[in-house]
Amino acid sequence: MASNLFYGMGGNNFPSLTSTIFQHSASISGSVMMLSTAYTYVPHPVRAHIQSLYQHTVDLFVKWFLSLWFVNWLVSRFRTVAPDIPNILTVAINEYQGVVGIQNQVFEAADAYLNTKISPTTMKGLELSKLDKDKRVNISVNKRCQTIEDDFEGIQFKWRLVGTSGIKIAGANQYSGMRGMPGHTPTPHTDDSPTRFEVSFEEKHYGKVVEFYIPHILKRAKEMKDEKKTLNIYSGAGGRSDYGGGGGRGGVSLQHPSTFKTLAMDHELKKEIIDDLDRFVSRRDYYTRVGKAWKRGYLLYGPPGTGKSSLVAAMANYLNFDVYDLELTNVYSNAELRSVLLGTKNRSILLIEDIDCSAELQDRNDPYGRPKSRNNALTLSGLLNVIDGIWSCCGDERIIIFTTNHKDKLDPALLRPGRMDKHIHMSYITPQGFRILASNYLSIDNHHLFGEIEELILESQTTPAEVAEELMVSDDADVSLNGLVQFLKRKILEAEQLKEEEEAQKALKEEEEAQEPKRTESSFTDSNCGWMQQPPGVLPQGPTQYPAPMLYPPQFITPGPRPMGIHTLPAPIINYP
Ligand SMILES: Nc1ncnc2c1ncn2[C@@H]1O[C@H](COP(=O)(O)OP(=O)(O)OP(=O)(O)O)[C@@H](O)[C@H]1O
Repeated sequence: MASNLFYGMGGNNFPSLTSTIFQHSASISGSVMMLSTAYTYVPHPVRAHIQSLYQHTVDLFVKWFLSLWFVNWLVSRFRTVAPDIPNILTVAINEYQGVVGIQNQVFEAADAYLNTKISPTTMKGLELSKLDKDKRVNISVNKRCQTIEDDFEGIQFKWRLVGTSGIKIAGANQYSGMRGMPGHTPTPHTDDSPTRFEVSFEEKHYGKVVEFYIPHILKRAKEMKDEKKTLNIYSGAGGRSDYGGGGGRGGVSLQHPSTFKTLAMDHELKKEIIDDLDRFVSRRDYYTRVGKAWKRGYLLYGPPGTGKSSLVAAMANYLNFDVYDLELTNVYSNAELRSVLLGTKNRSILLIEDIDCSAELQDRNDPYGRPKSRNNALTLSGLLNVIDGIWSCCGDERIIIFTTNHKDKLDPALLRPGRMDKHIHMSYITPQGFRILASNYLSIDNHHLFGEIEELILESQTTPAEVAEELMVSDDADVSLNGLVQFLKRKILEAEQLKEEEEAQKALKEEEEAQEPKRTESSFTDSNCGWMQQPPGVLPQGPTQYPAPMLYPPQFITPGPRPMGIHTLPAPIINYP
């Protein structure tokens, strides 16, 4: 019927609407008349029953219709008064990014920031701890146990910490993913999802969250870190606890008191270093613009006790950077090195001491008996390439510092232009440096012995460490400074004696050489096996220079490095408590 009606509104081939309506109403009224006639034949009791059924149906329909209309009206009223029911968006912030597990700065910042948002009235999961260095018990809150609420410019946020798993670093046989450097023993987890914060907020604020809220968290976390007076030093490499240094997990707070103020160093050099650091940290845009990794390398060289480690601590204290003390003796492959470096944070100093011993890296025996392959062995150029590679993709505000007592022994790869941005010579003490130490240790800036001491300092080669030791002898300036005068005089005397002895020995040697006839035969014997015994007067420049090649086989006459073996490096000098 409906389709007929529709068609009736169409073209000439179809009956008109009026005639259709007329036909239908006629048939309906016919049917009604027939029904009313038939109804007169229905017995009265049945009619009463039909009437009550009819009445009941109408009542029910009216009630249902009214309630539907009322509910509809209520909802429409509610919609005009109340805002739309919000769409909640939940965003995950993983602790580590990507398969290789690069630390996510937003996670780290959120972790610090949320500590200030936990209300003491609602906090759950309190944890107590105390390390040796701590004077008091530390109270921290386990964020996994609670939902943390925050309000930023009227937007409400709910934060949760979820997941437990770490990230396996390929080839390194170590795990990262908890806090600190990678490499701690993995604990079995039941929940294998990555550790992350989940933050929920109204979807419509998404733009504001990305543009303002997250930068606000990063800024607050940085401010909090700058306010914190203790820095961390992470030591040990490969992050293995059995390698010592605390296994690299977490960090040891750095309380090395050295600052640029206490450092005995000439003012000009000190100022140059401070200016260099200031320029470096303020040049984020510059490094982005020129497409270079935001990093700076320093090579500190000079005799032992001239303050190389003290300068590193002063730099860390000045910048508020963490220090990672990388012990190369504990790293056996580039893969291990990569895993260690991936666990380091931005705004940090990577310290590699006594780099002159790096020539020994390649042939050290692995105490764990792991096979060495050509590609896997750690070399200095490998080390530098790994650092460059990792930092150029995912490192910001990184400083690398190499120290050495023997710059002349360094691998040329390290001295190539562009490798280390600044070479800093840490020299013997100068009169200026002495005055700084006198002020540090004795709190004096003048004394009648200063003149004499400064003259003696210029005559001798004395390290700041030696002077510092003398100044610590007594709090009485007269006693300490007199002791220093005696020490310096002794040192000058000893140096003169040594020089005289050396000159006498040299003269003796020259005399002996002049008297000794030129030898033409080999002095190669079984007892000096493996080392070249040069005939006097013959330069070790190649086999052809030797008259008896059979007696000087090439493998013995080529000057080469000392035989390799296990060489123990001295323990790190920084005395970080
Ligand atoms: N330039 C300096 N200014 C202030 N103190 C210094 C300086 N140099 C050395 N000292 C003192 O001597 C101690 C040892 O110095 P430091 O370890 O910094 O020397 P280093 O050059 O790193 O030695 P090494 O080459 O043996 O590692 C420091 O703890 C500090 O007390």
